[in-house]
Amino acid sequence: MADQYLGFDLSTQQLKGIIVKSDLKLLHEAKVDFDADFSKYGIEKGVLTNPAEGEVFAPVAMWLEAIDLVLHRLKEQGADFSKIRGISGAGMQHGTVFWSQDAETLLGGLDGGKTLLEQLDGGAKGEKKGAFSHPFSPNWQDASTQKQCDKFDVALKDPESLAEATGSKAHHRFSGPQILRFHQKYPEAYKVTSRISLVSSFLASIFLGKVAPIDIGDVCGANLWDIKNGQWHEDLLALAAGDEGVEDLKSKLGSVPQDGGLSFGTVSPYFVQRYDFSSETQIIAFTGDNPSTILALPLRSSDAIVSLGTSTTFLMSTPQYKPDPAYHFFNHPTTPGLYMFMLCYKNGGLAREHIRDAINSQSSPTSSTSWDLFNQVATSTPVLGQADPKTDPARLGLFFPRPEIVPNVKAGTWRYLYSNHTLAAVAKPDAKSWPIPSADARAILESQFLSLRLRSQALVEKQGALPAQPRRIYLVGGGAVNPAIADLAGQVLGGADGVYKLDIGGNACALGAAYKAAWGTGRQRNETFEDFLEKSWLEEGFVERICDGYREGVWERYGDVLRGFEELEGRVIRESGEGGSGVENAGGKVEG
Ligand SMILES: Nc1ncnc2c1ncn2[C@@H]1O[C@H](COP(=O)(O)OP(=O)(O)O)[C@@H](O)[C@H]1O
Ligand SMILES: O=C(CO)[C@@H](O)[C@H](O)COP(=O)(O)O
Repeated sequence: MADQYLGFDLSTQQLKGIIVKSDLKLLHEAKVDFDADFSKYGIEKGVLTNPAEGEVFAPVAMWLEAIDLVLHRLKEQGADFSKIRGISGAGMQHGTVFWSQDAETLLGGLDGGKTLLEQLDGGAKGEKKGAFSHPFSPNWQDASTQKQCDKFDVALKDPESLAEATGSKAHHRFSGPQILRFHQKYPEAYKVTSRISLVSSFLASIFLGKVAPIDIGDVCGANLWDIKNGQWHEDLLALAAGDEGVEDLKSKLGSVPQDGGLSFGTVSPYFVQRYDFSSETQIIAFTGDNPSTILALPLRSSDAIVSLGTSTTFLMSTPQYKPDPAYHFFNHPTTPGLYMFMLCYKNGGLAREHIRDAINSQSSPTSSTSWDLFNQVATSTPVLGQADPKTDPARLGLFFPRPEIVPNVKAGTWRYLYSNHTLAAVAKPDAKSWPIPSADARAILESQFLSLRLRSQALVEKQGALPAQPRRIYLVGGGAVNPAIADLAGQVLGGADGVYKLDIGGNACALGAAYKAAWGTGRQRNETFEDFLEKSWLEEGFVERICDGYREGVWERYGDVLRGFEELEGRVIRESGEGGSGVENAGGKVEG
């Protein structure tokens, strides 16, 4: 019986595919790890960089190879694709793929006897007809568009007005500023671009066999979509389109269906011939990786997801649209009237890895990627590095090996001591003031979670007798398996009901995509995604409580240093900020 659903996650370092049954239980999962499987592309952590211009980008050809490989791996595990009724997926947000004039013909005529790479890639030197007008997709870590962002931020008056209209102020990685820069840097390639996809709609296009529409949730990561009016914002399109004009850019971007569960049609014959998919398999709108992640769980009011992937993101689902230049609002990927609140940090997993590696190399000359020592050091260091909270100052740091988004500052590391409401830079860290690298392990986790707490406190509510804080914290992404990170998340952020992770295996983002495929394909008339998920959700089997969230006394100590943390960010912005005023960039507000 055909009752299985396939979900993908095309993110920075991997392509993951998972199959669930209609009861939402996991059947198969497989992944392609870009660095391990495709080192021939010269990538590191999934991307190529041009530091002179702050560019970060990924080869589209690598993703084509990854699609064939992940399907091959699923098949090796026993997946029977003829049972798949629906496919959906998620892509890292903001990245754009530029299709050539030949794209539709090539996509529509794929031969199941050959690979996607053989048929769609134009070769390293463009020696044959290919489906792309540019071989690379700008990555969300790209920081090359400050000039373009400055234009976007004033296009509707100021960053507040841009955030009000599109859900976000201008950000380097957002597709609008990226398209404007692409247009300016590669005018010839822009001219011969027939369509522009996001990473999510690129992946959908491959499975559909024609260029697929951009999704209603993911479109909000472009600074081009007028959220309230549900349409492209003409003034912002005009800015990104330049001489070619609004209509030209509109036709490149295509129309955006309002329904996130819409079927775009059936799977491309390529997948029927090559992998035995049924020709009836439906392709349901693919969304961004963060919007897809919030579909992996029935999120309640004051619940928060912390996604610990390459980026760290903090996600909530809310009926309130309260945009602010400090954070992001997106359309909810399935449910009109709901929004996704998001904070996104560039220095997530890789910044933690830097400190892990420094700690490991101090104890042993051979390189190890084990987290054991990092965890041991982080949990054995006292709260805020204060052996005696009455006499010792609190250690507060910022650790940004790459330019950061929140706050918008250049790369750097800052270590400060905070006592009596006063901050002092640690000029010469020593074994007492700040032993490096050991004290950094706890300090980076505290710093990352303090930043989340500072910026999300207006969105959480009182929990019974406890002060306003999240009800539950759900950890997802690669770092969610780490018990020390979970422990620190609870200590700093709270969580009246505890810190949880998914217990279904798989990966939340791909799982959310598979659930969306199941809902979009099989939904009853007017059945909302929330009703659909609730119907099959098994709390016991699907999530696992990792540890307590709120700990009396500890949570309050972190509250006491929030003001100092905010001041530290303000200083760093004044010293190393990128555009905008310091206050706007800092973005959090200490309450009370
Ligand atoms: N045991 C662990 N402890 C902490 N972090 C981990 C652990 N295992 C994996 N990670 C982190 O997970 C990150 C990858 O997460 P993932 O969600 O798969 O990334 P992405 O979706 O961005 O490709 C890595 O950068 C690594 O730092
Ligand atoms: O830029 C953002 C969100 O705005 C990132 O969260 C990307 O969506 C990529 O995430 P991961 O590769 O870390 O999953």
